[in-house]
Amino acid sequence: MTTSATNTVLSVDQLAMAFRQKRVFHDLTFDLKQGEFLSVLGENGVGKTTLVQILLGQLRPTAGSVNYYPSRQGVTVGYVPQFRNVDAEYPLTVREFVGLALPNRLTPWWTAAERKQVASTLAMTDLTRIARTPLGRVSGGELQKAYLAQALIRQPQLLMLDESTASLDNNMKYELLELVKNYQEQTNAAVLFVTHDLPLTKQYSTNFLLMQPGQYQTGTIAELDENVVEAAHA
Ligand SMILES: Nc1ncnc2c1ncn2[C@@H]1O[C@H](COP(=O)(O)OP(=O)(O)OP(=O)(O)O)[C@@H](O)[C@H]1O
Repeated sequence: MTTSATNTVLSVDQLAMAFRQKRVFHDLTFDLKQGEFLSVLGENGVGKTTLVQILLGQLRPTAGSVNYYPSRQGVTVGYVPQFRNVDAEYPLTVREFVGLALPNRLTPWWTAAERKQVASTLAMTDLTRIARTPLGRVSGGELQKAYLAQALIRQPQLLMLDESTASLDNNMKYELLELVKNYQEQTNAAVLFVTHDLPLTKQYSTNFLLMQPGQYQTGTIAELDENVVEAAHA
């Protein structure tokens, strides 16, 4: 596929994936542009995480292509994983954890510019107050904000969140997505959000990709048929 639009960040063309004989999806085609917020919906096991892994280059698709514009190296990608617990004895503070995504990784080697970058990212994600708290001692919502901060510190043009809000309480989900929205408004980044949460999708997305066994639908959020999504998630 040729993509002439200059603001396209990512285009996926006739993508297919199978594990041995098990076909997960096929013929998947969509674009993601700057400033778009794409929610990826679909029932358990339909292939959402597999898609994210392919986009991140962690898995090789069976067929089709993934193109970044202007190039894979030219697009900084931030990734926020599914919620996972961190051991209470985890050795790093919130601030140190967030800085792991910097080129110099560890505190003693941070440059003055990197220190500033850490401070401003902590401020942007509302973590300054607990910057020096060990990561193993923070709440679930704060932990997920720390993962978001780690993804944002390199100022990605594309931010991917894989069910990152799934185990948060309702207030915390909205708080996290408000931070994403603020970042997006400041930078015009593209966002790809894997979720089962229809109210969140409707509030924050511009576009959707609904994956169903053997088929998929895409469109603007106004075109999303809630009944179809609810049936797919039932
Ligand atoms: N490494 C693998 N080897 C074999 N099968 C796999 C592998 N990874 C995923 N699968 C299978 O591929 C299918 C898609 O899995 P995937 O995790 O992408 O679904 P999902 O839509 O993200 O599901 P959920 O909403 O439950 O997270 C599932 O049937 C899964 O068992």
